[in-house]
Amino acid sequence: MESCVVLRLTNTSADFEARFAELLAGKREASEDVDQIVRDILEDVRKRGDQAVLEYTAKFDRLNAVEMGDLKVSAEQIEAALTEVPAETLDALQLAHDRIYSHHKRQLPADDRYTDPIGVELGSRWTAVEAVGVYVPGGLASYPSSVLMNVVPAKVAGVERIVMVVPSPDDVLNPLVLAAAKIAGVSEIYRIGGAQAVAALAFGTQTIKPVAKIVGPGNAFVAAAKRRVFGTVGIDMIAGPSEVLVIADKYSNPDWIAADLLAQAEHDPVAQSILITDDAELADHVAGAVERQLKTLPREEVARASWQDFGAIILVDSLDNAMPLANRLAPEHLELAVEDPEQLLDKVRNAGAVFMGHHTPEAIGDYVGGSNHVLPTARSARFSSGLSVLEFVKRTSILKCNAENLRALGPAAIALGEAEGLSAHARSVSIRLNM
Ligand SMILES: NC(=O)c1ccc[n+]([C@@H]2O[C@H](COP(=O)([O-])OP(=O)(O)OC[C@H]3O[C@@H](n4cnc5c(N)ncnc54)[C@H](O)[C@@H]3O)[C@@H](O)[C@H]2O)c1
Ligand SMILES: N[C@H](CO)Cc1c[nH]c[nH+]1
Ligand SMILES: [Zn+2]
Repeated sequence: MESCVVLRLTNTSADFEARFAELLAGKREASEDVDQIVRDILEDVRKRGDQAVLEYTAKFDRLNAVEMGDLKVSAEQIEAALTEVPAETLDALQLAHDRIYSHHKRQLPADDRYTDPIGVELGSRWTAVEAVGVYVPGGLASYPSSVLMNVVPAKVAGVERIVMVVPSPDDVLNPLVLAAAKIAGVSEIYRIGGAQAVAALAFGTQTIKPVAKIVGPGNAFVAAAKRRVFGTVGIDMIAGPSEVLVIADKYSNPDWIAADLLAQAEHDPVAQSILITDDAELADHVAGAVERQLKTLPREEVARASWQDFGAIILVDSLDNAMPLANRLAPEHLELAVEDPEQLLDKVRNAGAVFMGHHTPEAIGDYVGGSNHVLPTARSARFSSGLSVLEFVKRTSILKCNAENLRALGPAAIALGEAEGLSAHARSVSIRLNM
């Protein structure tokens, strides 16, 4: 067997449940330390505004700006960035944009209005969130694709003001991030990141007007900050450090599976990549392939740390036992690298996104598939979904009664108002019925 540093579990072994439970508990999410740091930053930005943002940006991104205006990206800077991007990369970005746009167009909900059997009119009206803050990560890597994934659905929904924040550590910002912002149609861009950026968007500062909702992925600090500002603003979900779970059968190519596992591992030292297979030989080959491929990656250190600390290979006696484990892990990405993925798909309950068969690597979904790559992590796929147009709209219900309807429904409303001890409620109906 080739060397393997990763955790290996066999679902038939006596200690499996205990070890799987450890895997579920993880330790990748915001620790108390992170949460405490974030709490202090949020409070500081809320009190001191721009000045606090400038100081944290100097501290964490090593970027010394004199004033917030220096961190606001100008139209000239965006135009200049466009000229720096090779034409073929711009074409790829445009292709990604167009595919994301057409897929998300299908998600727009329709207004509804109908008359029920007693003549009462009911309905729903959808309106866009007015101002949205989009967090684009930029600490360890830059994410032009995340600009599109966040902004395109907001545009489709009709959001008027889209404020993008993206850190530019050491004053470096990938021009492709600005090109993507231009293509997608962002209104304002600030080169700030982490909890201080989330705070600026949520509470507002002297320079940045607050938004109503903050969306987008980020590291543990960003995820913790979004959790904490929820209530002051809306948030989409907790889209933290990336995860993939690959379920592979004996027909899988171990080199392909290893590449897929490392595609998540290279995101973050606390990213997580897990393989579940019923084929011991495949498990060994994948472990070996991971070791070989790791050495070829420019981001070897990040990927190795992730694989070593949070990676796992789980050997199951039958693939039938893979899906219950997958549903408990509730991964951000689930690859079904098997001959008949449709048959497994029926059993998927908890997953941010599913990638079907041997020829749908998750990386296609990251960029050009058309579906959204901002997805719930840390088991939150048990109760939330990936980013979509629905995150940028809200539904208002509509009710319309005429006098006749009120006569029909009023007595029951009066009875319930009185039963709750709320006599003003009862009166507001009875007064119209001359009761
Ligand atoms: N789930 C998804 O949909 C999705 C999509 C893309 C990326 N991601 C994830 O986004 C993350 C990006 O992380 P990143 O770090 O590259 O960029 P980031 O922009 O999320 O974080 C960088 C910021 O973190 C803050 N920070 C760093 N160290 C800090 C410290 N010690 N104290 C306080 N603040 C600190 C800084 O303000 C810095 O600007 C990765 O985990 C990646 O896996 C997730
Ligand atoms: N896999 C990430 C979501 O977890 C998204 C991404 C952006 N660029 C590359 N990958
Ligand atoms: Zn990715």
